[in-house]
Amino acid sequence: MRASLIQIAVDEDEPVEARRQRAAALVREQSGSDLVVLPELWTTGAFAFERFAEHAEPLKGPTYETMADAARTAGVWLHAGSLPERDEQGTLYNTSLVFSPSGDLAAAYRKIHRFGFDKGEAVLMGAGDTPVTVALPDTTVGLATCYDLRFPELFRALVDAGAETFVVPAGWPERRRAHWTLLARARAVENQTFVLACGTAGTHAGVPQAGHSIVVDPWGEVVAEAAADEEILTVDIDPGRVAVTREQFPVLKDRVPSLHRPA
Ligand SMILES: O=C(O)CCC(=O)C(=O)O
Repeated sequence: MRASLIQIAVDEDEPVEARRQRAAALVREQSGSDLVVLPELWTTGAFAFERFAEHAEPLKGPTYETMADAARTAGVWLHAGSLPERDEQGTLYNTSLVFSPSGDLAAAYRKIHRFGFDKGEAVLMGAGDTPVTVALPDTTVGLATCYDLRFPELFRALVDAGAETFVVPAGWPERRRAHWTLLARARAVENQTFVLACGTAGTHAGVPQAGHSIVVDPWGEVVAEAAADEEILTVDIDPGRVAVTREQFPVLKDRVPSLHRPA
């Protein structure tokens, strides 16, 4: 399975619509890939909080339409990263979209763990409440977004729902890059899954982005890692490695779920 992670630069001097069209062109160029991934909140920038409301869209807004068309044209599964979604009640969500190669929506996931503590996304957006998996032809993908990476219980829930590969779009800041790499590897090794984590490049709202998109295998080894600038990271992975790893080193069978519930 060939996957391409589009580590697009998100800078404020590029208008949102220009970046939307540029992202679509980059997706169309990946027609030889099976799965293409964009990062978190790449239309606005994950730290450009004041832009969320201005550029929020209904689920089936301009980003949805543009990305559905790009997936269809390229003939790829497309995790189109996330966008600021506004629902019919006016609540904003950090929502990821996954399209099939025919351009149909295969899954939507509203980020569960909002970042910012008492400001930013944590106060401006609503929280999702549903872990989401989506079955691709070669692997079942579990969806998580950026800060979610710090919450292993979400990833266990996704494993229990059948996930063999985690796709994690992010807008991770450079100053915590060491955490990004460590957490991506931890989620892979503890769950014996692939992790495809796609960050952004550039600087927005004064926050330099880490880039360093990363692909980790079920043994926790780094298959490929991008540098800091805009880059497309393309890897060939064998999803069959998940079953083999779980068979040969069956730690997931030794879980004691009864101890994980409150007494
Ligand atoms: O957890 C972190 O250090 C970064 C999280 C983040 O930037 C986000 O979720 O948008």
